[in-house]
Amino acid sequence: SSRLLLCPPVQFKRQTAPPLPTSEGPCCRKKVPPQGEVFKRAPADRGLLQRWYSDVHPARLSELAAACARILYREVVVAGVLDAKPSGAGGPAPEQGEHTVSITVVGASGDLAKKKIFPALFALFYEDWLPEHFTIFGYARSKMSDEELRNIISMTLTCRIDQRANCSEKMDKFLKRCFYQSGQYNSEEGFHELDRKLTEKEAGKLPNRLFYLSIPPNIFVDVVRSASRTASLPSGSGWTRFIVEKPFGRDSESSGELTRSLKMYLEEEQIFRIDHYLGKELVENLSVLRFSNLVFQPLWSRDYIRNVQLIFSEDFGTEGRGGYFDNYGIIRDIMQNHLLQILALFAMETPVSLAAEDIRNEKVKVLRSMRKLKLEDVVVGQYKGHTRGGKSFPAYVDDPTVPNDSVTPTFAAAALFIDNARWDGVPFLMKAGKALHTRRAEIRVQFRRVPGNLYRGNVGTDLDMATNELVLRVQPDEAIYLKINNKVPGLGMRLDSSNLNLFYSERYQREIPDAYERLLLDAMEGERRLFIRSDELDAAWAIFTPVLRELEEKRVAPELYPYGSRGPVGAHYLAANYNVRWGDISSDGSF
Ligand SMILES: NC(=O)C1=CN([C@@H]2O[C@H](COP(=O)(O)OP(=O)(O)OC[C@H]3O[C@@H](n4cnc5c(N)ncnc54)[C@H](OP(=O)(O)O)[C@@H]3O)[C@@H](O)[C@H]2O)C=CC1
Ligand SMILES: O=C1O[C@H](COP(=O)(O)O)[C@@H](O)[C@H](O)[C@H]1O
Repeated sequence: SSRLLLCPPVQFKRQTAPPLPTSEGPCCRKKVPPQGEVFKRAPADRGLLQRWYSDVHPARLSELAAACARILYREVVVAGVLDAKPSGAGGPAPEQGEHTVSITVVGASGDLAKKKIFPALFALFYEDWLPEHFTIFGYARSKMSDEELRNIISMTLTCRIDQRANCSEKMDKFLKRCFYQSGQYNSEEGFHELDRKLTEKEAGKLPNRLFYLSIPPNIFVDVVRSASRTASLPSGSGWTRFIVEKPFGRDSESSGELTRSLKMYLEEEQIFRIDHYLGKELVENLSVLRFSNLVFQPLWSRDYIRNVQLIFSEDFGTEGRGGYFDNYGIIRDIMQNHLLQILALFAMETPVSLAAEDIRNEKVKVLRSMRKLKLEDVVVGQYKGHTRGGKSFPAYVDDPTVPNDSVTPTFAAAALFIDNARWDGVPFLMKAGKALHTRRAEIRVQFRRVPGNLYRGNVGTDLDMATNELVLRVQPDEAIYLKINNKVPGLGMRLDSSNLNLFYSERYQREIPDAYERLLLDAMEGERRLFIRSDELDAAWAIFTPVLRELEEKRVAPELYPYGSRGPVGAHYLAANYNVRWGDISSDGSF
């Protein structure tokens, strides 16, 4: 019997891979599905694609899947297939009809929604990544009409490249799909009304629902309770998923409590804990660099790597977010999540495959092998007011929502260690700060010295300066470069340190999508690889909770640093304790 399967998850009986589809849309029609096979792109399909084409990078699979999907959703196909299989993420697949996805941005009046989520959704729409049938709803307490929401959204939408064709036309089409529902977060009334409107828009289609919780963490559970009771799809229908923004708690206990509360209403498979750094291009590329380049594989351990540095800096303060920030501080805001996630990807063992669970299993192992951070391995700082060139920059505590005597760190540096065979004794240094002199995020890998270096007489007295360094610049101006020693051309024998460069803007003539685009698409596809599993979260909090508690109990005074400076000098002493020099500082002390 033939069936058209349109909703995930779908169980496939095929055991062997069909020919690799190409990314040009029409080829999908030719090659996928092969004759007599069932092939329907759906979230589950990507896992299948990954198994079949294990040598193809997931990002490309995603492209292939989406390219095929646009055709397949409408036209596919099938013979002799398969049983739809219920799951926590949605229930059994409906058997016929066109599917639709409804995306509700809860907290639509807020900063993140306006700055990142709506623009990412528009970019996906512009590039034809969204399914043909979709609806976007904003939900918040503020009273607003659909038109008012559209006005707000339209102010932040851009066609990322100025001259892109049909931008305003596309924008109009996109905005027509955006609607607004006002309501409380802890009452079911508003969500009831939302459900009614969603159902109206979904009429005649196979529905799927994605809720993006772009709200302060203290109301996550209220929203999940109300929405899951009144606006979730019934089992047997399509999927209902929730993207949850950070912070996921503020320590091990509160995070555990949050997880338990969410799981009262949702299955783990419905929860997509977002860490947008995992959606950044260079972070995605970290695994490619590691696992598909033989040159790096033998070097990736304590035998050759002297230290690893994970650096985040912003050239602006907590402006406008002081109220939130003061309850969290930079360690929770950046280190425990963004930098630690990068560290886990950097240090994990080779996963069995590129499937989400295989990758997340390896990340958990490495996190669980890490030592709990100690107070003596942490330096904290806070920015103070500063005047430069006649312009005044405020202190952190000048924010009216921050107490005058706040000791919340806006800067921290830390030395972390992984007690396993690969990384024993290698310092992983993290540094994160707000209101510094530059905006930057990078991973720096400093290699050991060349034993018995024949050219030691030519590289100067500072042998550390002569070691190789691999830098992955996550932002801005994405780049990968490797510092090598090179002979300066000429008749003499002078060496200098030069870079082998891969600057993305020079190498690739295409714009890099925003992290939120990739992550929203993945959530719609049911791809969990870039989302945080609850055991990863537990392991991450276990590393930081004791020191966070100690910092707070002792009210450790942060070292003050001027707004726009390079941060506290204490960070250099911390690094020096482990014979490390921060790589973002050149030999003359400047960045
Ligand atoms: N902004 C950013 O750059 C980033 C934010 N995040 C996370 O994303 C989430 C949303 O962030 P952001 O948009 O900045 O948050 P906002 O403070 O802007 O809040 C979003 C919306 O939630 C409602 N809200 C705010 N405070 C309360 C409250 N105390 N009780 C009930 N409702 C409230 C408001 O809508 P209304 O009053 O209309 O109901 C507001 O528009 C947070 O979890 C944040 O930590 C993560 C990374 C970056
Ligand atoms: O999660 C957060 O990230 C932003 C920095 O994100 P980026 O993509 O602009 O680098 C940071 O400003 C914010 O404090 C933090 O909550």
